Amino acid sequence: MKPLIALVGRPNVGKSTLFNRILRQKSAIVDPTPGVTRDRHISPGEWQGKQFLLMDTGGYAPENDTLSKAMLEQTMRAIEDADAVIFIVDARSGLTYLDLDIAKILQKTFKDKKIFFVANKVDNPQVALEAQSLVKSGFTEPYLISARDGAGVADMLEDVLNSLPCPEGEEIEEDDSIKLAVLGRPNVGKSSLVNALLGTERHIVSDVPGTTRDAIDSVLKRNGEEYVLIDTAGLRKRTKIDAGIEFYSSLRTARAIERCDVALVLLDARLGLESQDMKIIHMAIERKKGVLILVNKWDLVEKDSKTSKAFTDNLQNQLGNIGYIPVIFTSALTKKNCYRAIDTAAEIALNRRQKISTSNLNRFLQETLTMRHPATKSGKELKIKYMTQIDSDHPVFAFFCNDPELLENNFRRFLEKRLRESFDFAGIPITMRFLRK
Ligand SMILES: Nc1nc2c(ncn2[C@@H]2O[C@H](COP(=O)(O)OP(=O)(O)OP(=O)(O)O)[C@@H](O)[C@H]2O)c(=O)[nH]1
Ligand SMILES: Nc1nc2c(ncn2[C@@H]2O[C@H](COP(=O)(O)OP(=O)(O)OP(=O)(O)O)[C@@H](O)[C@H]2O)c(=O)[nH]1
Repeated sequence: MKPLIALVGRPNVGKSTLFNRILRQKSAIVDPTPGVTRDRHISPGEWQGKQFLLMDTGGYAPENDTLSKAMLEQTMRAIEDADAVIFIVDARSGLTYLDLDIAKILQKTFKDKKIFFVANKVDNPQVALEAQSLVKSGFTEPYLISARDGAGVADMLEDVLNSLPCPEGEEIEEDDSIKLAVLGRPNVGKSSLVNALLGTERHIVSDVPGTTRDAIDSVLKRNGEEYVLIDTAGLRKRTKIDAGIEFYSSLRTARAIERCDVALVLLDARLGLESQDMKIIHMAIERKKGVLILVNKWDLVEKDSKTSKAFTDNLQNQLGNIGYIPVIFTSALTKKNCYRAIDTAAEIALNRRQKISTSNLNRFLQETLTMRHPATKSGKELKIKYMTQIDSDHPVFAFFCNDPELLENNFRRFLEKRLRESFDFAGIPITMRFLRK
């Protein structure tokens, strides 16, 4: 389980800049899928082999120089859920009332949290000198960093990570059972689905030891296979929050996605695909997880023989370039298709781990290149010489070519489409790298 580190501080101290600086490490390795919106709040990061989740809490403007309610709520929640907090102030402007408000919360309410006090924008020795006065805030001496230039960030981060139990390298879960995350908005039927599959006797395996209790795992045995259901339902700590709800559940969703092989994203059949659903789906795709859409409460929809086809077509339209996600119509109430959903998810999980031989891939490549030539760019033509699959828990393909700069998006999409036609990657994001050879 990756620990969660929250960046906390008033607006404009440089949280987002630090967020990006820390995660840049990683984005050099993972290539961004074009057209996919990034989830700003929580992202997985890696530093010297240690893995963690980083959360940015920015974006709320203060009212009258005090913390607005929404911001306070969000900051509190972030701190509550985090395993460590990086509390950032701006060394150039000195401490403000807002900083002191946050400091007070940290000292009073979260005495036992690991808190790292950081003065940002220390771009030169002069500011460093001035920053000494920040010690007055009652915290220990601040780490002096420049998020913009990177100075001091590595040392600070190293201390933070050393204080936390971080999984190293590829995250290895204890067992190799298939992990399915049950995701969706409140009330869509997540616990009903898990109950339908497990009966009333839920076998709760773990409470996710160590950190925040944000999901419950249970084991489903089926056809000799063990599935771990990561259930994100019904664990909201408080009922009367509105500003915080989406944020909080998105944190839980992010954590569950991190740990799963396949994300089961439940939609309410009466509502269709809404922006929050789309956000969950994109989070899973960005993390290169398998995705299966379950249109739940299908029993409540008046239908004829054409309804499900029309519904699927419409969904795939909305999904656009991720229209490769399979759709199953379920009712957690009548149990219709619930086991089929598991079987399809299992198939996705297996296909996600499939290894295609280099000879098969190159046969595929030759065939594909005879079907369509890459467009030429300023007189030069992209030449793809060969391809291979890179060892990973999800499909990553490397294409070796004369000049990766010549690759056009159209051709990239064509290659992906052909890969999907030739091999079984339903519900699975494909990563393609184009390397110079
Ligand atoms: N000189 C200097 N400027 C910095 C540094 N880090 C951030 N900034 C600048 O400070 C401003 C605010 O930075 P952000 O990263 O957006 O701050 P934030 O805390 O995320 O702000 P909110 O999103 O409003 O909460 C930007 O103009 C940054 O370029 C730094 O190390 N040195
Ligand atoms: N008709 C019908 N009702 C359903 C179905 N699935 C769930 N429900 C009902 O929808 C309501 C919410 O179901 P839950 O399983 O609690 O939803 P949840 O997603 O776990 O909700 P949270 O705990 O808020 O995240 C309950 O009243 C269920 O009985 C379904 O397939 N058909």
